[in-house]
Amino acid sequence: MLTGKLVTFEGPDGAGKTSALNAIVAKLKPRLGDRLVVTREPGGNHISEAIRTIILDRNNTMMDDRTEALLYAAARRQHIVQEILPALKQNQLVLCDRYIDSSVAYQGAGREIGEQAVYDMNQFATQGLTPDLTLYFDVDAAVGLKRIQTHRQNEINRLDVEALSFHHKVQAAYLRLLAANPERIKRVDASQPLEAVVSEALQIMTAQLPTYLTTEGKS
Ligand SMILES: Nc1ncnc2c1ncn2[C@@H]1O[C@H](COP(=O)(O)OP(=O)(O)O)[C@@H](O)[C@H]1O
Ligand SMILES: Cc1cn([C@H]2C[C@H](O)[C@@H](COP(=O)(O)OP(=O)(O)O)O2)c(=O)[nH]c1=O
Repeated sequence: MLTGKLVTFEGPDGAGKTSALNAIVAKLKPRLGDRLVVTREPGGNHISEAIRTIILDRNNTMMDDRTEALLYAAARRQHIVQEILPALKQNQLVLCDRYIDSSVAYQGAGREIGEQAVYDMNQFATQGLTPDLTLYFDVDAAVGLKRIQTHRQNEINRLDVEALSFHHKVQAAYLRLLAANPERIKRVDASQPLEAVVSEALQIMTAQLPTYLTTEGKS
């Protein structure tokens, strides 16, 4: 039985997901201890990290769009099997930086493979494993990119260097996902200062996962 919970963090590049995730972990760790698992896509284990290196390498200019989508799904599959499912079986709270919505937005819309096609292909990879809650860090794509260019020059990857029009397509797809999945996906105003973003995200998590986040850790 999967008694744990899966919370995913989504949004355009530079929305502040990783910064918020780190701050949330610092706040929840003292309370949840080993029940808290933090991970990211694409990655989280040796095989998925190796796939991540191939996908994000700026020298891989030859990569076909469908190859890219399949590699993300392959990394996701391995990550689910090695990290996410074992944690959910042990009643842990899994916080994951990006998941299937990233593929629908970036490959489905950004690369124009088709959002439904990418979603369907990912159903094969995930066997339907859907997050209990998704936080959508909402910031204009241009603002996100500007944050990265200002602060993270050394980490700019193959997707960060795409034109602004690509990132606008990604953002539009995220907003469609948000509208279509109001129960699962909750919007966080990521244009605020980090502290306010973290506080809003924590409020949503506590409201959506009340028994999980308000009871003392028993496994
Ligand atoms: N709320 C915020 N306001 C301004 N800058 C931010 C905010 N959150 C994050 N940043 C900065 O923007 C950059 C990208 O943040 P990051 O957390 O790596 O975003 P993401 O993981 O969504 O790509 C970092 O340099 C970070 O310090
Ligand atoms: C998980 C996933 C990520 N991506 C992209 C989004 C990011 O540009 C990149 C991940 O790089 P990363 O450096 O982790 O970016 P971020 O800090 O913004 O999360 O991969 C996809 O295109 N499809 C996917 O399915």
